[in-house]
Amino acid sequence: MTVLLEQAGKLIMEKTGIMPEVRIPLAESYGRILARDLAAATDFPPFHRSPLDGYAVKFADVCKADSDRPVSLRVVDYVTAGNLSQVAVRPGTAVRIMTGAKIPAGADAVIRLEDTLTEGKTVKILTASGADQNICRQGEEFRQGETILTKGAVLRDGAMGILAMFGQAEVTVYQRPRVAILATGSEVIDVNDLLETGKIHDSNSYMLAAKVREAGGEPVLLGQVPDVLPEIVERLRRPDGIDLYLTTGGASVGDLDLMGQLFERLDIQPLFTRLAIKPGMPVLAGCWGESLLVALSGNPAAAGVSFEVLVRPLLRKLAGAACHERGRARVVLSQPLTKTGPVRRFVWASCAPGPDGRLAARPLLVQRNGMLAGLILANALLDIPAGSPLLPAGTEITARLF
Ligand SMILES: Nc1nc2c(c(=O)[nH]1)N[C@H]1C(S)=C(S)[C@@H](COP(=O)(O)OP(=O)(O)OC[C@H]3O[C@@H](n4cnc5c(N)ncnc54)[C@H](O)[C@@H]3O)O[C@H]1N2
Ligand code: MOO
Repeated sequence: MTVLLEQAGKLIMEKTGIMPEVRIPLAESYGRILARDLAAATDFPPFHRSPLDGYAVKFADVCKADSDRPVSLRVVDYVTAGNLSQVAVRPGTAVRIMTGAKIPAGADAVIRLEDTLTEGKTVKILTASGADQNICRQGEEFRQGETILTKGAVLRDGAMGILAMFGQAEVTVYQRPRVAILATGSEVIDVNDLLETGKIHDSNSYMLAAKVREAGGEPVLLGQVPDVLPEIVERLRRPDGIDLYLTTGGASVGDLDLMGQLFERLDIQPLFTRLAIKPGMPVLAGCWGESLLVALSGNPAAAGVSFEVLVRPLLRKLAGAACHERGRARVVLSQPLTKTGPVRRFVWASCAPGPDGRLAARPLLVQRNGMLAGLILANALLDIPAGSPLLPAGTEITARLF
């Protein structure tokens, strides 16, 4: 049965759970998905500290200083970052301080070095303007107990830095879903095998493995099998611990398009058998035990599009990500688009800021459905609504950006 993309998404999302948690070293957590909220264990900064190299002073002592009438203070200590001043700042005194050091007791302002003249044990303050602002207050960035990261966040530079800031040497993330990828088709051979006439190398497995990795999964390549049902079944049954099965090929109406029979043989009730999109129309999906099995088209570009719009959101959910979808933006066609029609269509495109500052999309129309070439330059997927007429340059449309 043919379903709209939204219906298909809903049907498979309903069948998708979230992976169990695992604790891993922070250093290995790039790209992983946080499984627990993180609350600040302490204030940050954990103490009042100096943002400048200069002198810690009492503001009342120096507030009237200017270069004609500098204020002289006795320098009573010297404090570097990581060390503490042994002496409190009292009226008439100053402590020389370096960036990052704790503000000494008694001080409520820092004069930057450029606004001072040091003469032995005395410092002359030439101006105090803004000096009371020259303190990074304890807790000004984060308050103890405040929620800083929420589960489902993807760990990248900022989040990893913040986890380290709070001393989290290990982090609780979701296990990566293991995604089996099987290429079916008697014409497809492994990348290591020598090409013979009539055969092609399996590109789908590698393209999909890259997409799985990008989406937060761990690809498990099951290789290639000919269009022979028992061989397909045997290969799919080989690995343990698979959270999602993907196949390519044999999903259409040809004599050797075996995916319908595969579903029957494995006793899988299909949730749907075709999507109302182009390319990427042939897609069967159903539950195989605890996991989902999604049979994608053999056409590389069709498999790529179905993955992007259907499988990727489900994989993001399975992986525990809070956000399942790509970012979307309205973009302007920089060339006319003739590939329109009664069915919703997705077109790879290259987007860059145009002369008017808006994002201009250049459709990569080298593609027939089987062609991967468009993917090389693509950084967006244009979403052309069903029933669109020919779209002239300048038309605004929605794009998924990546
Ligand atoms: N009579 C009809 N024929 C076709 C229809 C149709 O509606 N009626 N739909 C066409 C469309 S659209 C598509 S898309 C394809 C889908 O067919 P399958 O999903 O069954 O895929 P295959 O036939 O197995 O392969 C299609 C194409 O892709 C090549 N291929 C397959 N696997 C790989 C791989 N791992 N790496 C690289 N290339 C691969 C394969 O050799 C074929 O050329 O059906 C149309 N036909
Ligand atoms: O349905 Mo095919 O997937 O248009 O390319």
